[in-house]
Amino acid sequence: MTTAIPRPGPAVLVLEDGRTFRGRSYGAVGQTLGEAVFSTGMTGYQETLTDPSYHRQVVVMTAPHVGNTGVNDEDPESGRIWVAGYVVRDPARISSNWRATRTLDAELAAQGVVGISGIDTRALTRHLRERGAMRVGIFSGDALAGGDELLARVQAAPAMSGADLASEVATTEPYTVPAQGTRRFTVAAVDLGIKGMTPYRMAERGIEVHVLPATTTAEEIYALAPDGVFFSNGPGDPATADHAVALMRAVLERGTPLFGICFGNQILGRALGFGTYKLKYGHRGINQPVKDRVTGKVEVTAHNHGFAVDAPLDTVSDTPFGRAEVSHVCLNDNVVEGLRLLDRPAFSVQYHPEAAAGPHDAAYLFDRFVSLMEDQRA
Ligand SMILES: NC(=O)CC[C@H](N)C(=O)O
Repeated sequence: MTTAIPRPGPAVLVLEDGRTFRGRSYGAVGQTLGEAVFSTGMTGYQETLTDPSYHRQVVVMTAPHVGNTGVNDEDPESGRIWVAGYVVRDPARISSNWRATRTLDAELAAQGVVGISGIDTRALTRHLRERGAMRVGIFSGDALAGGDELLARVQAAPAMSGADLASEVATTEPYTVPAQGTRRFTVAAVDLGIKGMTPYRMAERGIEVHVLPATTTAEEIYALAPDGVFFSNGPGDPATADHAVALMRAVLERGTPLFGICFGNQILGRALGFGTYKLKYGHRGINQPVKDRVTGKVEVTAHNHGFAVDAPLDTVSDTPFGRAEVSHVCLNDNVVEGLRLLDRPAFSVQYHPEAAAGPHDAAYLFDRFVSLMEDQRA
């Protein structure tokens, strides 16, 4: 597919500390506000854009050239784009891929996502790395007329710390993803912003997945007589997720096999009595090295998190649910990337073993979940 993109009008990106970048409009024209974060993924922009965990975040791509393969109907991780805004250095002027049905620019515009291109994304990324993730606004078209008032608009936007967002992105109705082949297990998956690939990774292992709203109760979970319970990824500050923490404690109490991903890992941390904190600029990309301390193996993994669990790295902790330890760490900065209980069948990781977009090094974690359910049955 080849579509020429006409030269777009001016746009400006304003950070909450006053730093400003001038570029061209990309996607929808107008105004957007959010938290500025950067992703180092060289590929997989469709998966990034549609990951519900990016709700309220303006994503800066460090890869300089974005949009080459256009947009297809197979790669989205949910039914819409969730990023609040999109920042690229050099958008592809044509898209070319056998699966593409439209350009990225047109898709952003159709979904009302305001973006900016043609700015120095290296300078912006270094600024965020040095000063930390912060609020940002992108303005184009009529919104540019705001002049000096634009900075005040950015500074008045809600911060990510203290944001309770899971219920804004999660399903409101339960739905089922059938097992592929023979059904071996039933899992209740609490949707805090689940990515589409996650139930699929379970379904291909013979699991029937019942995806439940974030507001679900323990009674609703156990009405399904599940072999395991899963807690998904999701947007916002884990310190606000009190309902999910209470729900997870009910599951731990009963000793049902439990697996959590990303937000789910932070919920497990809190359920065990650990704190969570905001990282300076977070981990986002598909090239983060993580060590599995159980096997000693290093895996290259997909990340998207701005918060982390505060748990001791080198001691086994006594928790209300028995002994717990940090099972995975990020080799870039020693951030906690996984937790496991030693006396109950429960574990979680801070990163994305469903690997959309790639790499697939961490797929073994879904097999670990299956093993826990097998052991429980034996
Ligand atoms: N992908 C996720 O689940 C992100 C979890 C949480 N919102 C964070 O930013 O750390």
